[in-house]
Amino acid sequence: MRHRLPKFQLAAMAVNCHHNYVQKETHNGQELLVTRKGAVSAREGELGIIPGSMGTRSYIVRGKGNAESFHSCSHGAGRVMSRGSARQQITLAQHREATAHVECRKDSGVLDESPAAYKSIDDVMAAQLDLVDVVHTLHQVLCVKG
Ligand SMILES: Nc1nc2c(ncn2[C@@H]2O[C@H](COP(=O)(O)O)[C@@H](O)[C@H]2O)c(=O)[nH]1
Ligand SMILES: [Mn+2]
Repeated sequence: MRHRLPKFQLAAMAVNCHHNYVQKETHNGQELLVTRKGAVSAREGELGIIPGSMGTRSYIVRGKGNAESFHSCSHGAGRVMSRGSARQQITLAQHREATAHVECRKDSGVLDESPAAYKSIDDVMAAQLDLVDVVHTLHQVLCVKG
């Protein structure tokens, strides 16, 4: 696919946003080891990405620096089903319907990441209005999985 796409160019900025790590930070005057697992840093003004699922929207967000969340927000919608349950419960027909509008894999190998395996990204965004502002809403068109 790489040769079919235009060469990647960094025009203005890249959103660089890792989500499973521990680092030393100072909060309320205390030096702490902060673990962000399925969470990203959301310092005031900092850009982040909150992905939905193969079938839903994703968001580019700007952190509000909320001290109560140690300047963090969610890294994504998060799961409602384990990978194992998703493989057992979600049918290929359901997966194909949920991703009908997206160019993506439609085989049983991706059932564990089918949209129904994740929480509603709308609910998750509504629950963190005090942590981030939405800068851009990205609509899923193509999803590439290895
Ligand atoms: N836009 C997409 N978002 C996705 C997809 N698969 C998962 N997700 C979301 O990302 C987070 C984090 O996923 P992880 O695999 O790094 O743990 C997850 O909570 C979902 O909300 C996808 O194909 N496209
Ligand atoms: Mn991950």
